[in-house]
Amino acid sequence: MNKTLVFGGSGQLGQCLQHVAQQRSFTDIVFLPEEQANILNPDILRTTFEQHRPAYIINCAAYTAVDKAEDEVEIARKVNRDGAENLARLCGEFGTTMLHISTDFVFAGTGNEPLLETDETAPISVYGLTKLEGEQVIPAHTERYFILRTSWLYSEYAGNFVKTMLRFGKEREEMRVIWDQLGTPTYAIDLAGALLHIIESGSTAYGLYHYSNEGVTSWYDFAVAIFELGGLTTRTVPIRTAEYPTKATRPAFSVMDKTKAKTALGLAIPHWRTSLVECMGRLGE
Ligand SMILES: NC(=O)C1=CN([C@@H]2O[C@H](COP(=O)(O)OP(=O)(O)OC[C@H]3O[C@@H](n4cnc5c(N)ncnc54)[C@H](OP(=O)(O)O)[C@@H]3O)[C@@H](O)[C@H]2O)C=CC1
Ligand SMILES: Cc1cn([C@H]2C[C@H](O)[C@@H](COP(=O)(O)OP(=O)(O)O[C@H]3O[C@@H](C)C(=O)[C@@H](O)[C@H]3O)O2)c(=O)[nH]c1=O
Repeated sequence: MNKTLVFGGSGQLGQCLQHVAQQRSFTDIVFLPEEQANILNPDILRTTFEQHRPAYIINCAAYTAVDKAEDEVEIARKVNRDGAENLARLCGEFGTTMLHISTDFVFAGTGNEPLLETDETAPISVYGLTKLEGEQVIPAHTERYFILRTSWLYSEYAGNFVKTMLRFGKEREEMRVIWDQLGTPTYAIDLAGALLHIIESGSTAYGLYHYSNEGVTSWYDFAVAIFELGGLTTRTVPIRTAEYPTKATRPAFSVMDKTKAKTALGLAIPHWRTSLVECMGRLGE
C-alpha cells in the first residue's frame, strides 16, 4: 500500500534509510539497483515507475560535492535540477508522492535568526543554486511532494564531517576548524526516520519543510564534541572562514527553524549532541 522506491540508495542517506527501514520492519520499500535508478534517464525511470507503480518515492540522489560543483556546473545542475524534475514529472503522472531532500545551502547565510521556509533564498554556491533549482521545478509537475531541507548530514555511513574529523584526529596533533559558520548538524539516521514517519503517517500536509537536529553550533564546536566523545586529545584551533579557503563559499549562518515540521508533520527532533552520542556509539561498535 505504501510501496516506496528509493533513488540514490547507495549514498549516505540512502544507506541510513536501509538501516531504519529494516529496524522498523518497513518492508514495502525498494532500494533500486543502479541500472534502474539513474535519475537522468527518463526512459529507464518510466520503466521503473511502470513496473513498481510506487505510492511514494524518496529521492536521495544528488550531486553533493560542494567545492567540485563550482567547476562542474553542468553535471551538478543535471543531477540536482533535471534529475529532480524527471522524477517529479513521473510522480505527477503516476499519482506518486515525492519525498525530496534539499539543503541549508539555498540560503545566503547573512542573517542571524533561525530561518523559516518562507525566508528569502539566495544561494552563494553552485551546489546551493542547483539544489534550489531542484526545489523549484517540483511543484510544476506535482502537488504531492514533501521537500525537506536539511543541513550538515553525518552518520556512520559514507563520507562526512564526523568521519573526517575522527580520521584526521587520529593522525594529527592539531586540527584547525572554522568557528564563524553556524548551523545545525543532522544525524542522517534521524532524517531517515522522519522520512519514513511521513509515509507511515499518511500525511497530506504537502510542502516545503526544514529538518535538522535541534540546537545551534559551529563546525569548530562540532569538531570539539566529536573529539571529546571519540576519546581523542587532538588540539582544536578555532579559525575564521578566511583562514580556510575553499572553492565554494558556505553560508555563515544557516540555522533552520523546524517549527513547521514539528507541528504539521508531528516530528520529534533530538538535539544534535544527543544524536551525535548515538552515532559515535555505533561508530565505536
Ligand atoms: N551530505 C550533506 O551534508 C547534506 C546533504 N543534503 C542533501 O541530502 C541528500 C542526500 O545526501 P547524501 O546521502 O549525504 O549524499 P551522497 O553524496 O552520499 O549520496 C548521493 C547519492 O546520489 C547518487 N547519484 C548521483 N547521481 C545520480 C544519478 N544520476 N542517478 C541516481 N543516483 C545518483 C550517488 O551515487 P554515486 O555515488 O554512484 O554517484 C549517491 O549514491 C541530497 O539531496 C543532498 O543534497 C542536504 C544537506 C546536507
Ligand atoms: C575538513 C575541515 C573542514 N573545515 C570546514 C570547511 C567547511 O566550512 C566545514 C564543513 O566541511 P565539509 O567539507 O566537511 O562539509 P560541506 O561539504 O561544506 O558540508 C555541506 O555539504 C552539503 C552537501 C550540504 O548540503 C551542507 O548542509 C553541508 O553539510 O568545515 C574546517 O574548518 N577544517 C577542516 O579540517
